[in-house]
Amino acid sequence: MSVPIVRTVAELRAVVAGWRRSDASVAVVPTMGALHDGHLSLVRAALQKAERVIVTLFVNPKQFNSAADLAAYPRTENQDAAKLAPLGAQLLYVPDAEEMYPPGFATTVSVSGVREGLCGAFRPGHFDGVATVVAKLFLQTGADFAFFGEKDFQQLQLVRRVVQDLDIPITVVPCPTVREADGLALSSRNARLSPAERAIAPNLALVLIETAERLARGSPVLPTLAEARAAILAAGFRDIEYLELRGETDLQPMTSLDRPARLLAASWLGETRLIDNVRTSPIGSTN
Ligand SMILES: Nc1ncnc2c1ncn2[C@@H]1O[C@H](COP(=O)(O)OP(=O)(O)OP(=O)(O)O)[C@@H](O)[C@H]1O
Ligand SMILES: CC(C)(CO)[C@@H](O)C(=O)[O-]
Ligand code: BAL
Repeated sequence: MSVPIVRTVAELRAVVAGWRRSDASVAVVPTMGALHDGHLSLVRAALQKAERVIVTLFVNPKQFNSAADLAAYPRTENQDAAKLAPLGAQLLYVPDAEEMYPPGFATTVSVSGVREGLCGAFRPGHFDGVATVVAKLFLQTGADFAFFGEKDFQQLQLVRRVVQDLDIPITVVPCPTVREADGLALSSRNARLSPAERAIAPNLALVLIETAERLARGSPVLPTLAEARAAILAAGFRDIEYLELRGETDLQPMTSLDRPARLLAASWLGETRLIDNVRTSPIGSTN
């Protein structure tokens, strides 16, 4: 059993048009490949929701703000197709850069507000690249549902904004972060960690989880965040780009935990940048 692969917009549209003739619902799971169980959880959720699932695999050059990061990004199409086959996804869409951005391509989808701060402050241009390619993938597939992981929480909120602002008829479905047994959020960039770094890596999640619990019990926000930063650095991370409490739905900065929030962090471990986030609610909050 293998998953059919298409590489052009025309082929993709022809397959989807065939599905639509029998009124099948369609979901899309956008990825950059190097699939792991986090991606596969999105595909499983999509298969629960829609009759046809398209997984897209495109290492989007427009969202990389470092040539070295783009060059180092794993490209494992054959292994990815083999991982998808047993799940039952109906189509793998693998455009190349020319198909996605033909000569003369000149349009950028740029989302103000939500792209600022957090990862946006440290990856200039990144979220314009994400917004542009995601809008294209939604329009190319014409899917009814799109599945995104909460691991990339700012990206999820950005995608919601694009869909709302451009009236794209697609429902964005968030999926919880899948973690290793020791807490580390699955990410294709984890493969870059040395064994010693891999042993340190779960501390990012563990500190976030513990800090979220302390905040929920009423610990004051700013001193508690300062202690969390110290704990992450003491564990062996070399630099913290950000560690912030933000509103769960609006991503606005928060200095007291008076409504549901997210605690989000990005930190460098050697040459690898890890991100993670956890939900944080005031004790007794039902939201
Ligand atoms: N651990 C995870 N749990 C749930 N979803 C995830 C996880 N990791 C990635 N995803 C989701 O999979 C989709 C594709 O992500 P992507 O291909 O960038 O994978 P990644 O492992 O996050 O890679 P990267 O190294 O670029 O962070 C996104 O919606 C992302 O949020
Ligand atoms: C959504 C996405 C596939 C767009 O390139 C990418 O940002 C990712 O893998 O999260
Ligand atoms: N997971 C988001 C894609 C990126 O890091 O570029």
